[in-house]
Amino acid sequence: MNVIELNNLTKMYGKARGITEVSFHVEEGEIFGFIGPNGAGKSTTIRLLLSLIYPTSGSATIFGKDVVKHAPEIKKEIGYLPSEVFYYDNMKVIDLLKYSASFYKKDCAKKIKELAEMMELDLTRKIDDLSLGNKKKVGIVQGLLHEPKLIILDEPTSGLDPLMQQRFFELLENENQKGATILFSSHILSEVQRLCDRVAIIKEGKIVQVEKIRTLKENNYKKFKIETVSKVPDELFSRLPGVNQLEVKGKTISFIFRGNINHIMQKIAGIEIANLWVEEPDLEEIFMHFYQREA
Ligand SMILES: Nc1ncnc2c1ncn2[C@@H]1O[C@H](COP(=O)(O)OP(=O)(O)OP(=O)(O)O)[C@@H](O)[C@H]1O
Repeated sequence: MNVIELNNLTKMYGKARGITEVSFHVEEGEIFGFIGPNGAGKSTTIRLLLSLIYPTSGSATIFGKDVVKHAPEIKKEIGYLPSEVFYYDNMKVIDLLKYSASFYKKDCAKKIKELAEMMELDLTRKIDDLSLGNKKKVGIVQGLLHEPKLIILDEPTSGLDPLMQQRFFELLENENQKGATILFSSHILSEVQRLCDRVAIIKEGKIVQVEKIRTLKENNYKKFKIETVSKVPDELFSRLPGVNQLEVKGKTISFIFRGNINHIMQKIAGIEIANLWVEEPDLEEIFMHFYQREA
């Protein structure tokens, strides 16, 4: 079953582009990454899904229900962590969380305690006295305390130190194993790579690609670094189809390749090499390829 489905979802802010004809789906039990640079349209897409803003055209469903028509009932099953959190600073953390929990028809006390312990959040402190990272933790507990079936995270790790990021990912993996579906928006590729099953790449309001992380990483691309004994002409590899991000520095040639690897090997066989590395590129390098190709 698809937990989220977007069909040609478009949002214009007056004449300015928000997102254009965005379509993708998220299956039940997936951790789905949503990546793109600042201004690409991630927050706009998420706000549309939560019915905080309304589409100009197109539609979206969550749990098979139209997000505009059924917003109140859908929202009960969603945990949302916005990119920036704002609070009434005078409250104690526990009071804010109890207040948040009061919107749901279940006892969330045990879950609040469990999440706070995992994230090392002191529930007795005043929000006013918390660091940015600790305020973020409050947002995390607030978003997850009702054990939602769908968790939507908009750039969730900003402000968390690396140890807490790690803890947070473990927490998300836990919730995912218990059955929660997760939509994770980020511009940090390494975290998407670490956590997600599939990813949609958005650029200037349009989806560039939807792909399995594994496919992106392993199947299609190879990263070559070749050290030659004597300098070879720059054109040797630049004319080969599938060669991207070619860099020639003296006798060192590096590039990302997509295609039949034998074509590269035949070229290499014709020159004298001192050393050769063939590696899996990381997502950042693959991502660069998409952006350059589409530019
Ligand atoms: N309220 C608004 N009024 C006008 N334009 C807006 C508004 N909100 C967003 N936009 C524009 O819509 C586009 C998409 O922005 P959006 O915030 O969705 O991107 P994003 O990928 O979430 O980036 P960021 O990480 O910077 O928030 C941008 O060009 C942005 O300037």
